[in-house]
Amino acid sequence: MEIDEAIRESDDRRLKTKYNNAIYVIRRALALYSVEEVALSFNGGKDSTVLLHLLRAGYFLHKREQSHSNGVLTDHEVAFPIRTIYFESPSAFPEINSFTYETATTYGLQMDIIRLDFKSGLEALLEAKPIRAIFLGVRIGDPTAVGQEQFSPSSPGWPPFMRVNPILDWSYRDVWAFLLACKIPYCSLYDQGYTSIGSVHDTVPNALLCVNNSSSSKEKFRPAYLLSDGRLERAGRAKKFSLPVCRPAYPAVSNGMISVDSNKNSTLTATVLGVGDEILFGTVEDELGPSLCRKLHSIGWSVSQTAVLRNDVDSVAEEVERWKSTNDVVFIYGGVGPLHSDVTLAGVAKAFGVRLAPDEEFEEYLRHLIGDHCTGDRNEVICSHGTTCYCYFYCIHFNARDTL
Ligand SMILES: Cc1cc2nc3c(=O)[nH]c(=O)nc-3n(C[C@H](O)[C@H](O)[C@H](O)COP(=O)(O)O)c2cc1C
Ligand SMILES: Nc1ncnc2c1ncn2[C@@H]1O[C@H](COP(=O)(O)OP(=O)(O)OP(=O)(O)O)[C@@H](O)[C@H]1O
Repeated sequence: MEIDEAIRESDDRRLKTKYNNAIYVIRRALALYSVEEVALSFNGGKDSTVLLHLLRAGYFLHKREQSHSNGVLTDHEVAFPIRTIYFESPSAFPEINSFTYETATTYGLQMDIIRLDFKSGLEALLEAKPIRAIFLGVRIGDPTAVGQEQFSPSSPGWPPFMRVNPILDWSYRDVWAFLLACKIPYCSLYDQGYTSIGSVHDTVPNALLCVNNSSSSKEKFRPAYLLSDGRLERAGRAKKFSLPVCRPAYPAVSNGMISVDSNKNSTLTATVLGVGDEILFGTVEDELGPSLCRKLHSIGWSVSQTAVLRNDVDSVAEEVERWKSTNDVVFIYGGVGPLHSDVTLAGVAKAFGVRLAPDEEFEEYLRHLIGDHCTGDRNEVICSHGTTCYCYFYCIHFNARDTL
């Protein structure tokens, strides 16, 4: 099986681990459900392309084990029988549609094209077919991944099925490492600078991949796999802001970058929160809060609220919850160290209803940057991908004598 062989031949240890874990999840699902009871949700995007090939490999290994043939099965003997579903939307990119159809032909996929919204389409599908589990290419960091595990029952109000997410813990870089190591064909838009693809109405190439070319009026973009910071993969997707009605028109999104039109009276408002008993009790002077306020005022922002909070998860959660929907940005500082009393991350996570998870890729980058100076505490990231905001927190701990 070409995928399994390519991974075995690769010397990327991280990729091997991610692959093995994903294959384990797939094989568990195939042991729990019959082939008729599972489906692959495929939309021609990079994540579902990874998933398709993992599923092909997982199914091959599952079949080989069942037939006790110890590797003598060939790819041709193992057709891929898993039902594939594609929700085709009128606003999908033509390149996505053609890639999806071509892939179905190449790998002999039995593809059901569904032209309904997700929920109604799944209701109709489950009425007609005995589907009990659906494989998805959802990854931590996707807005829809919040609260999901590798096996997550569908949400209340949705038809009942198990969502199986074998690549939930894969990073952007893992996705590209896999596609490139296994030489897997992918949708051509990714070579034109698109890094995550929604509809034609809300997706543009990622500005971070733009190549400055003064000789041509047409912007050029580097391929998606060259995006160095995978956390910015959705920078080409328009964000859905929900702003209070009295707010001036929000700056337009173009290429994923927000530009504030200085001619419009678009003052941004911020809340500044400090966390720490030591500031509250006056044993440490708070220099950061006042200097941040001065800085914000100097660039035309309005600070609507400042407060110093106790080292208490609920106090932090309550204040963040209170200000996050009425302000453009909530700044929070203090309490991000490794001690039990450092509760800021937990408080923010609670305010957004998400859990903390380590960001392995960023940790690796910091270790590379800092090397021996790093004391070994884990960096943590909060991925809070509601419709209105993203929060990332990192903490690095240095020995007192170290400087950057
Ligand atoms: C097969 C499948 C199953 C889904 N199951 C659920 C679900 O159980 N609960 C839910 O809220 N959304 C579910 N969704 C919807 C997705 O979470 C999400 O809204 C969708 O992928 C659109 O993402 P986008 O806005 O990034 O395009 C499902 C979507 C698909 C394709
Ligand atoms: N229109 C659709 N039809 C079928 N499955 C879909 C559809 N939209 C989303 N999905 C499922 O949800 C998963 C997550 O979607 P998402 O858009 O995050 O990833 P992707 O499209 O594979 O890659 P990208 O982030 O580059 O667009 C997909 O991998 C796929 O399993």
